[in-house]
Amino acid sequence: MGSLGDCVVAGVDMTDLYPLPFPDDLPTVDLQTVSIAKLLSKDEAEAQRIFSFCRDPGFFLLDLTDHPEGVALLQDAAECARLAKKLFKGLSIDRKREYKTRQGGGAGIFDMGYFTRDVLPNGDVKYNETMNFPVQDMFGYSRSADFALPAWLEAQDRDLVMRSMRRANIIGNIVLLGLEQSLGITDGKLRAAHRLEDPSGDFLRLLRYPGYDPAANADHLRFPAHKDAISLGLLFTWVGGLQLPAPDAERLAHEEISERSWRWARPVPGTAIVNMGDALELLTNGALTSGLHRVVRAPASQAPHDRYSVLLSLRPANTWPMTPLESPVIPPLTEAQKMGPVLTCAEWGPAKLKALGNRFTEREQKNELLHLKD
Ligand SMILES: O=C(O)CCC(=O)C(=O)O
Ligand SMILES: [Fe+2]
Repeated sequence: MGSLGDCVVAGVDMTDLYPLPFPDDLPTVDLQTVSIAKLLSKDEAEAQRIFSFCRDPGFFLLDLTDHPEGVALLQDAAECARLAKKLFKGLSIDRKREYKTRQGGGAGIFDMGYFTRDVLPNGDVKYNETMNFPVQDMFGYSRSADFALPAWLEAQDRDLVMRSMRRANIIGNIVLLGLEQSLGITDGKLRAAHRLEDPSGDFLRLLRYPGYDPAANADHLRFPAHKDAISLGLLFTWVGGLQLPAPDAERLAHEEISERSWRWARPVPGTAIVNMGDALELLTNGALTSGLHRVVRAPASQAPHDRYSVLLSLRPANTWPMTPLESPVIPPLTEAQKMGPVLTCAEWGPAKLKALGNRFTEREQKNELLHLKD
């Protein structure tokens, strides 16, 4: 995308989702691209590549254009971004808040409802707004009493969300197949932990980051550095803002790197950004690494534009024991590790999320501000 123009990839028109090209002169991470078709054909070299990217940096680009299911997901993800725009921009905050969040229900994590932290006096949100849809309740695999979709979600939009979830699970399982191959997992356990129909905390998340108005808000950080409490995420995004650590990033502390170590992730049409989450790091006892990331305001000329993203997650089933799988590549538990109790995924998730919530609060209390120069 050197210049503004039509963006049609594998027959999917995404021209409306790219308001301006990503600037050419910014330091970016060089994410590698993996082919779905090669993973499906059990190409050994591709399985080894994905293994190495999931070890370090815990991110890669998945080319969705070389398989019909991939193209279909690309199309649906673009439609989800348009749905996000319709809902976030078309409804008042009060109406959006009718779609209630929950923590206790379902998988005990933030998987349902509309959420924003701060609303500006002009009625727009300060940093970002999110909307989550839970897989298990929408498909009826496990429906808790607190599940309710908002009245404003039209039937065709609910169908789009469910179709996208089903497709993301298919594509995610192709990634897991490649990981099983490279990890030497021969009993299919990694995929068995991520069946669509087993109740889990899987969700589809829509996000909006309002265009940046320097006069209204001097803090450029939109979503602080974190790792996701999921197995893997398929992230779709069309405008810059996502940042990942440089390969030689200076590590300061747990989930903290120096400011100069952050690099932009350039949106690449036709791909999903795949990120490893904490669950796969745990199930592989560190053989795979959860990817650190954050979101800042869109760069330079893109800054005034709203940024949308669509995140589809795979998580282990609620009852899955969160202990390493059998594999010649996965290190056995140390004696110290064996001391702790083995939690099910539904028990493990809330603790992870609480830690992230504390980090947000801590930042607010310290009144930390991030100001980026272009
Ligand atoms: O919007 C993005 O690009 C990333 C969002 C994210 O990291 C998350 O929802 O966990
Ligand atoms: Fe994230």
